[in-house]
Amino acid sequence: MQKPTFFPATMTEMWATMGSTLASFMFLWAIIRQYCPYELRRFLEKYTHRLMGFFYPYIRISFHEYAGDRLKRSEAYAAVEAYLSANSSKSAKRLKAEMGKDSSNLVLSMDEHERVTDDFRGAKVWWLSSKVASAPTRSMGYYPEQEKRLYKLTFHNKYRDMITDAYLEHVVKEGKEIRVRNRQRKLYTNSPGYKWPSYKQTMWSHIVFEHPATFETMAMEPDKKREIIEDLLTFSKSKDFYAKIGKAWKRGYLLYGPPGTGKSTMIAAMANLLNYDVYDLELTAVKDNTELRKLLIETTSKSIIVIEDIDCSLDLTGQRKKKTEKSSDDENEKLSKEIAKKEAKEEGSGSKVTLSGLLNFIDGLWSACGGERLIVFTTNYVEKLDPALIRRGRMDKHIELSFCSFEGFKVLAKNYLDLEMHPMFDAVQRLMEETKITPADVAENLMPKSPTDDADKCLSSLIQALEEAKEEAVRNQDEDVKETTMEDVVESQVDKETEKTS
Ligand SMILES: Nc1ncnc2c1ncn2[C@@H]1O[C@H](COP(=O)(O)OP(=O)(O)OP(=O)(O)O)[C@@H](O)[C@H]1O
Ligand SMILES: [Mg+2]
Repeated sequence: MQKPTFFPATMTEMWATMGSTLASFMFLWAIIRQYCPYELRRFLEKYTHRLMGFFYPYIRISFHEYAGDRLKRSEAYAAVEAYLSANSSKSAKRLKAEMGKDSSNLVLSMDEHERVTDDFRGAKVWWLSSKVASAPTRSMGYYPEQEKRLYKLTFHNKYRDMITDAYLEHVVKEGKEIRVRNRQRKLYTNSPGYKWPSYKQTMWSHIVFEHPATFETMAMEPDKKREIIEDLLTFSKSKDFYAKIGKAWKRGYLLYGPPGTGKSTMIAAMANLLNYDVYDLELTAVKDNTELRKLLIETTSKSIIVIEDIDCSLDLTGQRKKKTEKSSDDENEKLSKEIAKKEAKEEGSGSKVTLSGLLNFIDGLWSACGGERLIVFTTNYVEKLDPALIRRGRMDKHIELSFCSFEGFKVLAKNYLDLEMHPMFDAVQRLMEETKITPADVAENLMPKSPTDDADKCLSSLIQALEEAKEEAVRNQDEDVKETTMEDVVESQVDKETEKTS
C-alpha cells in the first residue's frame, strides 16, 4: 500500500520554494532600494500599486486626525474614534482608557495598531488604527519627529456604494451622538506659556467645567430670566434658520452692570443650560491679531467664548479715534507709536491686539467656522466701550444685570435658607425699595456663618446691611449736595468779580 507521503512532501517543497523566492525577492528589493535612484523607485512603487489594484479587490479609506493644513482636528476622525470606542471595546485586545462624563466612568477606545471588524447589512469591514511618522521640520529650527494618527477602513469592492454612502453616514452620525453623550464639558483658557509650535499642541488649555450655577438659582426678575432662557434655547435650535438668512450661526451677548450682580454667574448658567463648553479668553495674554484668529479657529462648536471685563482687557476704547488723528500727522504717528510701545513694555503685557482685530474676531470671515457659538462680553462700564464693538450684529443682546430686587431676594432666600415666606420679608422689601444692594451682598448675608445660624439670624443680618447701605447713601447724597452748593457759591462769586472788572 502506498504511504500518504505525497502531499506533505509536495507541500514542504512548495513552502521551501516559496520561501526562497520570497527571500530572493526581498533581497532584490533591498538592492533596488539602496542603489536605484529615488525617481525610479517612486516610479516602480507607483506601478506596483496600480498593478496590485487590478488583482486586489479591497478598497481602503483613511481618516487622518489632522487633515489639510492641520489647523483643526478633523471632525471625521473624532467621529470615527467615538464610533469605534463604543463598538471596539468588545472585540479589540488593546484599548486606551480615558475619563468620561462627570469623571465617573471610563471610556475605552482602540489603541494604536489595533484592528477590529464591523458588520453592516451583511458586509464585513475592517478598521485599523495606525500612526505614521512624518519627517522632522527643519525650516524654522528643529522640531522633533511628529506622529500623525489615522484610522484605515478596508472593505470589499463589491460593497463600495453601500459603504461610502450608508455605512459612513451611519458611522459619523452615531459617532457624533456618542461624543455628545460622553462629553465632559470643559473650561478652556488661552495659556500665555504657549510657545511650542508643534501642530499637535492647541493654544487652549482646559479643565473640566463644573460650575453649579443655573438660571433657577439666579436672582433676577422672572420675566427677564424667562426672556433670556427663551432667547438662548431658540438660538441653539436655529441652525436651519441661520442658514436660510445667510448668517453665521453665532450670537453675541453683552452683560453689563456693577460688580457682584451676577455676570460671571450668568455665563456659567448659560453653559449649563445649553450644555456648551466655555472658552475664557484672556485678551492681554494674546500676542497679536494673528494669534487671536488662531485661538478662534481652535474653538469648537457648542461653546461660549467669554471675554470678561472687556473695558479693562485692552485699551480698545479710543483706538479708532487715535487712528484718525494719527493719519493727519506723521510726526505725531511716530510719537504715539513710541508711547504705545513704552506703555506696552511697562505693562508687561506686550499684547498687540487691536480693536479692528477684535472686531474681525467677532464677526469677520473666520468667525463663521465651526458654528453654534455664543460670544459673551462682560463689563462694569458699558459707556466706556467703542460703539462699534457693541453694535447689534456683534453684540446682539445687551443684558443689564443690576442691583437686587425683592423678586431676586426671594430666589436667594429660597436657595440659601429654604424659605418662601417669613415675617421679616416685609422689612426686607421696604428697605430694598429704598436702597441699592448687589445680589452678591445679599447672598453673603444670607449665608449661614456657623452651624447655629438660623433663618432669623441671616435675615436680621441682611436687614442690618440694608440699613447701613441706606445710611451711607443718605450721607453720600448730603456730601454731594454740599459739594454742588459750594461749587455754585464759588461760581457766582467769580461771575460777580468778572462783572465788576468789566
Ligand atoms: N444674580 C445673582 N443670582 C445669584 N447669585 C448671585 C447673583 N449675582 C451675584 N451672585 C453671587 O455673588 C457672587 C459674585 O457674582 P459674580 O461673580 O457673578 O459677579 P459679577 O457680576 O461677575 O462681578 P464682577 O463684575 O466683579 O466680575 C457669586 O458667587 C454669586 O453667588
Ligand atoms: Mg465677573
